Amino acid sequence: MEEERRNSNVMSEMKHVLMVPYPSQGHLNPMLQFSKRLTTKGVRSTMVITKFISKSMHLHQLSSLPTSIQFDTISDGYDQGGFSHAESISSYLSTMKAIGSENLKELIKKYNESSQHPIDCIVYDSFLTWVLDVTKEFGIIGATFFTHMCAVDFTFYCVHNGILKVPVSEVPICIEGHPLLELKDTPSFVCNPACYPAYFDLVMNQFSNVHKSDIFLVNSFYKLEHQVVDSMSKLCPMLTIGPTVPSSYLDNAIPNDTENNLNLFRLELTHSNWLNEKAPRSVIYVSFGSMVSFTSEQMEELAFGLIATGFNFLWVITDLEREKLKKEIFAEIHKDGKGLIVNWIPQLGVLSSNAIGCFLTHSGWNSTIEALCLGVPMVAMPQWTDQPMNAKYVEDVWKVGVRVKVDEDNGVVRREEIERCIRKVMGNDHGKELRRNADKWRELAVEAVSEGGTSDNNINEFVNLIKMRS
Ligand SMILES: O=c1ccn([C@@H]2O[C@H](COP(=O)(O)OP(=O)(O)O[C@H]3O[C@H](CO)[C@@H](O)[C@H](O)[C@H]3O)[C@@H](O)[C@H]2O)c(=O)[nH]1
Repeated sequence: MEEERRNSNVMSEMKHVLMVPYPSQGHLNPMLQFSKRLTTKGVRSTMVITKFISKSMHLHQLSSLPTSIQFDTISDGYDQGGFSHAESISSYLSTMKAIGSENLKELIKKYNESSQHPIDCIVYDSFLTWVLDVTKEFGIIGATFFTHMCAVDFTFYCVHNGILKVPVSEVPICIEGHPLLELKDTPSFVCNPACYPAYFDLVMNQFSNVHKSDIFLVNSFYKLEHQVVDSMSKLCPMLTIGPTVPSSYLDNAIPNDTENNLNLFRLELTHSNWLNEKAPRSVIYVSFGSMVSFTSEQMEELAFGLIATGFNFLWVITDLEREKLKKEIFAEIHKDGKGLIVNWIPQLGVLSSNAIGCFLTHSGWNSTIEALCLGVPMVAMPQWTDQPMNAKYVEDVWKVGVRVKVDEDNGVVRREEIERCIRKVMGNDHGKELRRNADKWRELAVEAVSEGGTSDNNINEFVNLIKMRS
């Protein structure tokens, strides 16, 4: 009885942070992982997700989530279909801003009026600038959470502030803290702003009200990109708090924390036996995240490129994308048991298997940092947004992978090129060096989040600020 009372006092004394992620897979995962990290510092978190996300998500290993993490919902105006029911990304974002702001205010009032868990701080995804405006209306501490790596954030920051003019007229591009960049190394919105005007506005808008923010958190770790973190910090002081990867693969600070728990796709767990039977470093893991959509031609080139390597491969193709592969190609993939196609799998578990020798990826930031943390070398096949810059760092800065070359005539990556890059990574010449480097980054990632590491110290600084100012 006495112990129960003490525990409930401790819970009510805990600082309470609302986490407001952008509603997509690649943004939900790191924020939930960051919430888990905060629990180790005695902070309670509520993840504020949209009603549609809440209805459509598939939860995985939810019992492993610390009890001090809760979920609550707000409407984005599209409760039945989310973003896919909106006319355009611009109309989705403006509706979300209008309806989300009102709903968020109600939510804050609900918590503040209950004596138990008033809100001490709001961490919001940098894409959702309206959350910061609401936060400040209530006089609450606001922390901006940058989901991309710092190099990408700084590039957008430079464009937003006129330090880098777009369209870029001169190459190589020279930005403090970065290596020299060709156009193909910049985020797609920088290299071709006219191509995705709504997304260009979204990433530029991130900085429109940052002067109101109390703290800037970035989903990366210091040694991974210290030059660019230092450069950006002269203008906007960044606290690296990553990698936001389940702690079982890093410092084991959170019991049973092995996976990202929220999945927006149907999980398929049929791969375990197949993978367990495979020899060490004999499997290529292939996934292009949650947003990439290829042409049928590109899918076919991928399939035949993978088959030609002769290696085993585990390929994530969501139900929606599957119809792009002809039946005969499916049959060819499964013919000798070397290929397996799945809808969506717990990616961390797969990357940590010693059967995996290489990750063929679109170079989304989460996939990239997860591979770095698990010491898996990559073949980078970037498509858009931050991915080209992530791929540049993978190949030329961290030296943990090889980037495919795109056929100049039609933008397709040919099967021979896919095969060439995979052989390079899986092989013993260049491959050995890539694996050595991958192991080095893995160790540095563990060091960053372990007690006294740069990210651990930065998280302490963040928590101390909440304690002092709330
Ligand atoms: O079968 C799968 C495939 C993926 N994942 C997870 O899904 C996430 C995918 O994230 P990411 O690699 O960043 O790709 P996207 O979902 O495509 O993310 C979008 O959002 C990111 C953050 O803005 C950007 O870096 C990407 O370029 C953009 O495509 C990762 O955590 C993976 O572990 C699974 O759990 N199972």
